[in-house]
Amino acid sequence: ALHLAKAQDGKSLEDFQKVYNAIAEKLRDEDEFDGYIGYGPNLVRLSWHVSGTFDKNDNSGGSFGGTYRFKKEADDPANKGLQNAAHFLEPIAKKFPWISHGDLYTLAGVTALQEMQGPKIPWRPGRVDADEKDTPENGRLPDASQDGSYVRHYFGRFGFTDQEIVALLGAHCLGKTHLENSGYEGPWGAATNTFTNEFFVNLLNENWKLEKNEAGNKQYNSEKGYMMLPTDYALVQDGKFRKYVEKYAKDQDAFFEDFKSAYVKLLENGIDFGKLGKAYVFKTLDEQDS
Ligand code: HEM
Ligand SMILES: Cc1nc2ccccn2c1N
Repeated sequence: ALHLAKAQDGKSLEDFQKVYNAIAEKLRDEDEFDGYIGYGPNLVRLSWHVSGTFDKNDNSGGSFGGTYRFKKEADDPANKGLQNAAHFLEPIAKKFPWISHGDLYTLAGVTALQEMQGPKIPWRPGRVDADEKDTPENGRLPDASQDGSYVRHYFGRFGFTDQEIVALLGAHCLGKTHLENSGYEGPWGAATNTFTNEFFVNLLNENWKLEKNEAGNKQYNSEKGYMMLPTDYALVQDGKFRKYVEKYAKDQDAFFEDFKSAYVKLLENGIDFGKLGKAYVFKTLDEQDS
């Protein structure tokens, strides 16, 4: 059965907004990380990796149990580089010991997206820490060297449509790839810590050349020094994906709306929130008189 969300005794919107604010203020303070990209993109990637282990066939993995805190999952080669996000969140977990790891990892991604001027992401608490024995095995995260049919099949495990897959991958407007983490290297473009539809604009407008990088892996590079993974480029090679790339390149509002829905589905996959009430929508720091 699905994991049943459990309300934290007496915690309300105000309590979770305090956690949001602590993460958002730390993001502002520690802006020099990764060549002044900051921790935002790394936190978004962590929120996806802790959710992307979900398998709808046996309801294992996913964000509910917060099992990233255990060595086996943290040491998954696919999670290399996320130690930065985990280290960033340690003092937040200490300051708010009542929040579950699953709620903290997903809330951190929501906070980072909103603070990078992304869409408002409705978020529900209630994930409950699972035991180490429930940690999913390594190997559930995707391989960047593959093509469109691989991407479609991979996300089929979460029950995602072509439109949801393309919208979700729009998060690759953030941050960059790091040779020492994944064997790929390079930034997407200039705006690596602002959430925009530029991933789609660049996919269609840049002159991409497939080249071998210093790690011997093939990636697409553009004259402006941007890069795309083979799985990114697959979105313009595959006709069914391409039509959504064109839609989002033209219409950032449509991208924001569809990304929000797909990202919530990713973070909540496999969890039954029952009658735990509606989702919280947090204010950004700029929206508060702080
Ligand atoms: C086909 C699926 C995907 C593949 C193969 C993939 C692969 C990768 C790779 C290889 C990196 C570089 C890691 C590094 O070298 O530091 C990366 C970074 C990133 N990914 Fe993905 N990814 C996928 C889907 C997603 C999704 C669904 C999201 C979020 C909704 C996401 C968000 C990010 C972000 C924000 C970064 C930048 C991290 C940083 O700058 O530290 N990715 N991805
Ligand atoms: C800017 C940027 N960020 C990413 C993350 C993963 C894959 C490709 N990316 C690009 N081009």
